Amino acid sequence: MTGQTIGVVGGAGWLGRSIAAALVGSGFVQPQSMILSSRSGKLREPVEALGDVRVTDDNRFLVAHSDVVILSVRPEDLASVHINVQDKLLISLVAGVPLADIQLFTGGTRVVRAMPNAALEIGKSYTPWLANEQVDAVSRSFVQQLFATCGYADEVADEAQLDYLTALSGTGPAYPALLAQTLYHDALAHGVSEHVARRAVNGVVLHASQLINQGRSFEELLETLKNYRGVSAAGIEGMLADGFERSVSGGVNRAFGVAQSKLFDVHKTRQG
Ligand SMILES: NC(=O)C1=CN([C@@H]2O[C@H](COP(=O)(O)OP(=O)(O)OC[C@H]3O[C@@H](n4cnc5c(N)ncnc54)[C@H](OP(=O)(O)O)[C@@H]3O)[C@@H](O)[C@H]2O)C=CC1
Ligand SMILES: O=C(O)[C@@H]1CCC=N1
Repeated sequence: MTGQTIGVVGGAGWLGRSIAAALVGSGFVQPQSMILSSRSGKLREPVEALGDVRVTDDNRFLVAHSDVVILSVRPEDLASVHINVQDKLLISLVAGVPLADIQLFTGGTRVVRAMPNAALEIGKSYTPWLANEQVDAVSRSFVQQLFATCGYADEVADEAQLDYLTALSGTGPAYPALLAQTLYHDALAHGVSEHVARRAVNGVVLHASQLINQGRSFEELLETLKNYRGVSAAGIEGMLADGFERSVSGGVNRAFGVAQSKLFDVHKTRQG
């Protein structure tokens, strides 16, 4: 357990309350050492796992009473966050805002960018993260432990990789949900009932996918299935021939472009 007090600006949101629930629920931090903020000063709905954590509408109060500040508001809401964290450890989850801009905006010296995904809600987020030079080895180890408590995590080499991974893994359920929806529509077009189509798609996307890394990698599974030279092979080869790789890679690269495009202009906003 950490002896640090952790504050989450935007702690009522999807990621903020999920991080808080994972950290409190695992015992990484005591509820009384966790502070969340939202504009209303309330959680939108009660989160049982959070116990009696403090919730405030005052971000400056949160910063004053926290050793570590996690910034978890949408890029377009950053302008409404008025904080000056100075030498406290600041961890930004905000997509599309570089370390240097976060540093300038929050007055922080020790700044980390981390990119979890929505699987945080079930304690299974993959979280790549990156720290600036002022973050020492002890704090880096703390950040790794914090995000390992929310799933699993890796420190990455540079900001370009973090932006790329925002597009690849930060998007979390987006691509599996798209695959599920595409398969569902195809099943409906073949006359399968909605009930059966949904169960069949869930059987593939939620359950069969769990065989990946249960003793076999995705490459091995694909090879094994292709070696039947039957139905699966035809499906896989048909999708590839119709541009599956180009479509997936094109989509991820468009998302990467947005992640790199600076979703918030720090120079238009003054902090104090
Ligand atoms: N969701 C995801 O899968 C991922 C999100 N991210 C990034 O994480 C950040 C948070 O995303 P997410 O949790 O999904 O967004 P949400 O909209 O669910 O949560 C953001 C929260 O910020 C609060 N908020 C807004 N302005 C302020 C303010 N001035 N002070 C205090 N709280 C404020 C809002 O609370 P209220 O309205 O009650 O004030 C809201 O609950 C975003 O920057 C996003 O880019 C990164 C990776 C994955
Ligand atoms: O879509 C978004 O902008 C945020 C960042 C990654 C996931 N959700």
